[in-house]
Amino acid sequence: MNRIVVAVGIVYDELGRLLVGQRVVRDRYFNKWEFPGGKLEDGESVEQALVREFQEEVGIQITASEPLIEVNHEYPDRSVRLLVRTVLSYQGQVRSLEGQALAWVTLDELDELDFLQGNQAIIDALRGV
Ligand SMILES: Nc1nc2c([nH]c(=O)n2[C@H]2C[C@H](O)[C@@H](COP(=O)(O)OP(=O)(O)OP(=O)(O)O)O2)c(=O)[nH]1
Ligand SMILES: [Mg+2]
Repeated sequence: MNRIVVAVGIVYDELGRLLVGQRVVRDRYFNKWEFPGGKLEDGESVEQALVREFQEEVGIQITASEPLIEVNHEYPDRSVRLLVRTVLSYQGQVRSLEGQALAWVTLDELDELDFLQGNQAIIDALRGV
């Protein structure tokens, strides 16, 4: 099976909290929490996909990001490669554009959310585990 390549962004607010979103019912794995992002389209770089997905989902314009970690994860129905980037700067105001719940949470609060399985390695990396 082909691996689905996904750009994922970690955005912090001025209090050091992270932006998380809840997948909506039309999505696969609905109600699971995730970091905003989505699949690369044909010919797109990870940075281009990240900019497009953040514009579409949360309405901000990312102006700089850097690689954080790459995670390969096998779900029962698909294999994904998550290219996770830390967002260094952006313009605009975060808002929900796809009807999804959004929240700013601390690293400790991440444990209270039911995340996509593939995200444990990301959370470990954020904690410096
Ligand atoms: N955006 C995002 N996707 C993640 C994370 N963790 C994780 O395993 N994924 C997976 C779930 C999805 O299979 C894929 C993201 O794709 P997507 O949200 O654009 O679209 P999808 O595959 O749900 O949509 P579709 O095939 O039903 O059209 O990456 C994460 O933190 N953020
Ligand atoms: Mg998405």
